[in-house]
Amino acid sequence: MTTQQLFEQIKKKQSFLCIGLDVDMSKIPAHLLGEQDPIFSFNKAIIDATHDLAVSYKPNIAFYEAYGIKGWESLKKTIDYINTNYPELYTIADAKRGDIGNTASMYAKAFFEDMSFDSVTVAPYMGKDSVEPFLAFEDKHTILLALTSNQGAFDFQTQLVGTKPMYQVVLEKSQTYANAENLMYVVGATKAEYFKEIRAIVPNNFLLVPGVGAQGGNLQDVCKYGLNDQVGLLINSSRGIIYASSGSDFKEKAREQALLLQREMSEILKGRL
Ligand SMILES: O=C(O)c1cc(=O)[nH]c(=O)n1[C@@H]1O[C@H](COP(=O)(O)O)[C@@H](O)[C@H]1O
Repeated sequence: MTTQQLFEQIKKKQSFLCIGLDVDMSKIPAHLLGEQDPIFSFNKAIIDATHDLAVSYKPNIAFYEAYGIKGWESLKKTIDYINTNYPELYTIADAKRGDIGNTASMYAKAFFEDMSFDSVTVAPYMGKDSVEPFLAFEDKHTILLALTSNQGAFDFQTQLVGTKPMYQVVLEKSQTYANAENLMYVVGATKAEYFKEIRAIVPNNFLLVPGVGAQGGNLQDVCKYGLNDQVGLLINSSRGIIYASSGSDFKEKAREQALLLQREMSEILKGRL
């Protein structure tokens, strides 16, 4: 999917919500456990209940890998379900990959070709030749970790490299990579005070912003400096939406939580688009 197509969907739905499909078998409603593929059944129910409120879905690959081959099958069924039934939705493989060039090419092939995701999250630590194989794919995005939502972000990402913090070096340097227009960046909602300087470095790229809801980040604070002409933000919430209830009303409660965020987003977008 192109950035323009994503923007069109955001305008249409008045939403820049990304729902994280981080499926933990110990948290899904008990009545689903008897199904042949509980993870897929859960995802299908959540997607059907929320697809008009969200523009994007982000399965975190760890939650599927943890269940071995069955987990990968559930993931493939989920992405195929979205692509077949809701092709306008933007999909993110949250895999946080990163390796030498020939290996990176294989990761890119796995998520872009075999799995048909629109984008994949990538760690920048190994540099240019570990990122460019992902960027080579047309109409696909590479979402580079810049300033993450967790406490450990302060271990390396905010440390000075020369005169600048490492996350700024990541933003600046990656803009020189081939096909840099295919880049998005992860910036945690818990780091709202950094958005102004980040937007000054990358005014045009989309930012994937996890950390609202369960991690305590705030939508209004992120939007103050995070928005750009194309909105430029995908705000992710996983646990806050998908585990709103563990009862038989789980999809209705997930929709309620998604609706709260979508309404807040539509208010924020008023007069901007
Ligand atoms: O790349 C990510 O999506 C990510 C980056 C980051 O800095 N922080 C972060 O929480 N995430 C992911 O975003 C999701 C957040 O989930 P909740 O805290 O449940 O909303 C998880 O899948 C995390 O792995």
